[in-house]
Order: sequence, then structure tokens, then C-alpha cells
Amino acid sequence: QANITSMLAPQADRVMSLGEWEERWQDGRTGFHQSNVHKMLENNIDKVLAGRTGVRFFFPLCGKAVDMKWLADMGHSVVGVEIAEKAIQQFFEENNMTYSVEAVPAIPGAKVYKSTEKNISLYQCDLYSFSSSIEGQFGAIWDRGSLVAINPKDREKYAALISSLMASDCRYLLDTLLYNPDLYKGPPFLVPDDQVIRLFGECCDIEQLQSVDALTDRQRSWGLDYFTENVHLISPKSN
Ligand SMILES: C[S@@+](CC[C@H](N)C(=O)[O-])C[C@H]1O[C@@H](n2cnc3c(N)ncnc32)[C@H](O)[C@@H]1O
Repeated sequence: QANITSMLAPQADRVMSLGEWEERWQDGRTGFHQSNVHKMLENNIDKVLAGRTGVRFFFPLCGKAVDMKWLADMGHSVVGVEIAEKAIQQFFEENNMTYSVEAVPAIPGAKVYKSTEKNISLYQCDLYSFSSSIEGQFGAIWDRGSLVAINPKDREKYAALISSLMASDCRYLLDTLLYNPDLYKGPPFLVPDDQVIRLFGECCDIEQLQSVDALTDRQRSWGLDYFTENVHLISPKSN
């Protein structure tokens, strides 16, 4: 425990406001977006589906991830949450999809954007105002750029919310990053494997599926000399 705490110390107080994220979208500073389906999702989709069809996927902090369309095209349904309206609009426009927009009475100020053709609903609101009372629980969660993007001090609150959204057969694919936090302050933030266990180990079984060297020029430009991407499969313990 002392080890993780000292490892995380350089980033512990770093805070990104919702307004700062929205500004990034306004200014086009969205280097985290990938134009192709994420390799870690593609490589591990069979383990997430485990033979199931028509799975309900949750995308916390969804941005305009093309993974959402990929899954919907395969017959799954997708619910995402994203604060930046620009990201949601770009998702539908760039994928040539028409949509409707409605208010969400249970979340003041929130809107839900629903694809007309596909089973995709994107909630424009703060993740922490979302709950299982809005869309029930999910059979799968794809967490890329989400746990690593939230402010480090909010991780327990985040884990409690995500756990509450997991159906008993949920398979939660979590992508985390390892690098030297003395060299770069984030986001994305460092999430050591011990912390994944501390956050989810009590309620869930955790299996590390993959660990890859993901260092590219982008991370080198941040001053990093190593950058490891880990993917975990998390599922509620059966009792
Ligand atoms: C690093 S990006 C990742 C987006 C997406 N998951 C991807 O892989 O491309 C994090 C996203 O979360 C959004 N965001 C950050 N904090 C949020 C919050 N508390 N509630 C809802 N969205 C949030 C940001 O606007 C941003 O689009």
C-alpha cells in the first residue's frame, strides 16, 4: 500500500475540470481519439462476449470512440456517457448516423442523443450524475481512456459507480497505463495493477489479459521513456 501511495504521489492532486475537457473538444486537442477500432478491444472481444449475443455495453467517458459503432454493427447495444456535446455530435456526424436529442428528466441539464438506426444512446452529462436507475445494469463495459482519465482522487467513487452498473454476468474490460509519473503529470494518469485490485478485487475476479509496450512518438513528446498498456477482465464474483 505504501508503495502504491508513493508511486501515485506526483499525480494525486491533479484535477481536470469538466470545462477543461470541453475546451479540449472545442480546440480539437483530442489526440486520445483513435480512428480505428481499439486493438485491445478487438483482440479480447471473444472473452468479453463469452458466447453471448445482443450484449448491452456501457462506455464510460465515451468520447467519439468508433468502437461503439463497431459493437452496434455486430448487434450489441451501447450506452455511453460523455460531458462534451461536441464529441457526441462528431460521433454521429463522422459515422453518418442520424440521431434524436431528448432531455433526461432524472438528470437535470442532461441530454440523451439516440441513434435513429442503431442501438446507441449517448448521455451528455457528468458521469457521476449517471446511475443504474437511468439505464439499468450492463452485460459488458469497455473502459478505455476512462479510469485513466478521471481525477485520481475520484477513483473510489468511480469504482463504486462502475460496480453498481455491472449486471451479475457483466464482463468489464479495463485498459490501464503504466509509466513514470515523475516525468509526466497526466492525463492519462498512471493506474498501477495493485490499484486495480484494490478498487475492484473485493467484489470481482480480475484477470490480466494482455500487457503491451505502447510507447509512440506521442508519449515520447510528453517526456516518457516507457509506456505500457495493460488490459484486465473484471467480472463480479459469484457467491
Ligand atoms: C481521454 S478521453 C477518452 C474518450 C474515449 N473513451 C476514447 O477512448 O476515445 C476522456 C473523455 O471523457 C470526457 N470526460 C471527462 N470527465 C468526464 C466526466 N466526469 N463525465 C463525463 N465525461 C467526462 C472527456 O470530455 C473526454 O472526451
